[in-house]
Amino acid sequence: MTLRVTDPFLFLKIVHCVLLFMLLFFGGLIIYAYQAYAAHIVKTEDSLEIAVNFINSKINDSFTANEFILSSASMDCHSSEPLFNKVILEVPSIQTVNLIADNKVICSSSAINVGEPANPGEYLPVDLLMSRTIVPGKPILITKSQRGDFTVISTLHGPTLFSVIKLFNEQTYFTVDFPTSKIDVNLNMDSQPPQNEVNLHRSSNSYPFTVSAYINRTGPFIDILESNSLLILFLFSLALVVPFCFYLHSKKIVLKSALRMGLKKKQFIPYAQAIVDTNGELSGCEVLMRWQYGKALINPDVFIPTAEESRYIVPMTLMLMDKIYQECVETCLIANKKNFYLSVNICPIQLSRKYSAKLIESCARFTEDPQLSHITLVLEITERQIITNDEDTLNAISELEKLGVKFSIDDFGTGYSCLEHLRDLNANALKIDKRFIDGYPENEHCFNLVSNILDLSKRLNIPIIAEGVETQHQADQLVMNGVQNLQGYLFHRPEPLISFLTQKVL
Ligand SMILES: Nc1nc2c(ncn2[C@@H]2O[C@H](COP(=O)(O)O[C@H]3[C@@H](O)[C@H](n4cnc5c(=O)[nH]c(N)nc54)O[C@@H]3COP(=O)(O)O)[C@@H](O)[C@H]2O)c(=O)[nH]1
Repeated sequence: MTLRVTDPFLFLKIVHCVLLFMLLFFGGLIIYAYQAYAAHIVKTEDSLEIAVNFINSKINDSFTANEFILSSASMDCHSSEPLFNKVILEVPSIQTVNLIADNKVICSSSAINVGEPANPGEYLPVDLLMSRTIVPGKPILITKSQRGDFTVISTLHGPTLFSVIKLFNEQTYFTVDFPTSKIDVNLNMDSQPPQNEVNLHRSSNSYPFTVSAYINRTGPFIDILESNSLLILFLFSLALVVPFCFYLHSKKIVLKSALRMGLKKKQFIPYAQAIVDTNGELSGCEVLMRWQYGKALINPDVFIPTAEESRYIVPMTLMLMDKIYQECVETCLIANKKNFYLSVNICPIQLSRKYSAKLIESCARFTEDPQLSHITLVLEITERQIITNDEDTLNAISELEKLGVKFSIDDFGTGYSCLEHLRDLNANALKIDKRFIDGYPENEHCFNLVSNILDLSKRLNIPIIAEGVETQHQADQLVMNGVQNLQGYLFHRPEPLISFLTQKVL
C-alpha cells in the first residue's frame, strides 16, 4: 500500500532546520565563549605580570630601607629614631623596621619590639609569615638584610601588599607562593587551590615567589550567559531566522541529500507503462522510475530535474537497469516468451566518455543474456539536456548499437531538438510529447506541429509513438494520420514492472 504525502521531505527538512538552528545558536555561543575565554587568559597573564612587578617593587623598596638602616646601625637607638621614622613615612607598605644584634631587637620603628628576643637565623631573606605582635594573625612579608653583627628585618603589611591580586578579576582565584607558605586572593594562608582548573603562573626573576591564577573553565561561558543577554537574543533570533529561510528555499538541498540516501538504500524502483500498436495490442513498454521513499511513492517530476542537475541520475539509472534486468530474468523463467521492446530513459550525459562504459556494461548484460533475447532494449534519450555529437558520444552509440540496443528520441520537438540527432542516433522511434497530444487535433498549433512531425517521420521512415493519449478521439485521429504506436492512460497506466511483466506480457 502506498501513502500520498503532500511533502514527503518534510521530516528531512525539519531535521536540517533543527541541525542548522543548533549549529548557529550553540556554534555561535561556543565561538563567542571561546573568544571570551582566550581574552580572559590574555588578561589574566597581564594581571600576573602586574602582580609580580608590584610585589617585586615593594620588596625592592623594603631592601633599600633595610640598607638605609644598616648604614647607621652603629648609632645609638635614640639618635637613629628619625631614620626609622623616615623609612616608615617614605615607604608606606613597610609596617615595621627592626634592627637586631645579639639575638634581640635593639632598635625598632615600633617601640614594643625593642628588647624582644629575635633569632635572624630563623628567617629567610624574603619570607611570608603570620604576624605575632603588631597585627596578630594577619599575614606579613618580611625582608632580611645583614651586615656584620647587625641584621635588619622589615615587615610589610600583607593585606596592603596582596590586595593587588584581589582587584584583578572576581572569577579568578589567585595565590602568591613563597618557599615556605602561600597566600590566596582572600588573604588566607596555605589554603588549597581549586582542582581541575587551568592554572597560569608567573615567577619573579628577582625574588623567590610565584603568582598563580586558577581559571574556571566554565567561567567565561557563565559570564556570557549572565552579562550578554542581548547577544544571546541576537544569536537566538539569527538561529531561528536562518533555518526558517532555509526551510523556504531548501527544496533542492534537501532533495539532493535525500537522493543520496535514496541511492544508498536502493529506493529507486521500476514502473512500466504499456505501449500499444494501432490494434491496441501490446508492443512494448516504457520503464518509468519511481522513488519508494518510506511509505511515499514519489513521481519522477519531483526528483528527476534535481537528479539530472546533480548527476545522481547516472547511478540512479544504473540501479534501475539492474532491477529491470533482475525482474525480467525472474519473470522469463516462468514466461511464455513474447517479443516486445522495453525502453529505458537515459540522459545525454550518460553517453559521454566519463559515464558511457558503465551504461554499455549494463546494456550488454541485458542484451547478451539468451533468456532475454525476445526483449529489445531501447534507450529513450530525453531532450531536456543537450545531446552533443562529439566523438565519444558517437562511439558510445555505435558500441550500444553493436549490442543490439535501439534508440528513440523522447519529448521530440520540446527540448534541444536537432535533426542531426535523428541521423547520429539512427533513431528507431520518435516520441511526440504529451503537451502536443493534449491539444490534438482541436488546437491548431498542436495539430500543425504533430502533422509536421508525422510528415518528417514518414519521409525518414522512423516510427512514431504518441504519448499521453487520453481519449479515444485522440487515438483515432492519430492512427488515421499515421501514428503506429500509442502510450497513454486511455490504454494503460504505469504499474510496477514486475506486475506489468507477469500480468500483461505473460
Ligand atoms: N532520466 C529519466 N527520466 C525519467 C525516468 N523515469 C521517468 N522519467 C521522466 O520523468 C518524467 C515524468 O515521468 P512520469 O511521471 O512517470 O510520467 C510518465 C507517464 O506516467 C506520463 N503519462 C503517460 N501517459 C499519460 C497520460 O495519458 N496522461 C498523463 N497525464 N500522463 C501520462 O508521461 C510520462 C512519460 O513521459 P516520457 O518519458 O516523456 O515518455 C518524464 O519526463 C519521464 O521521461 C528515468 O528512469 N530516467
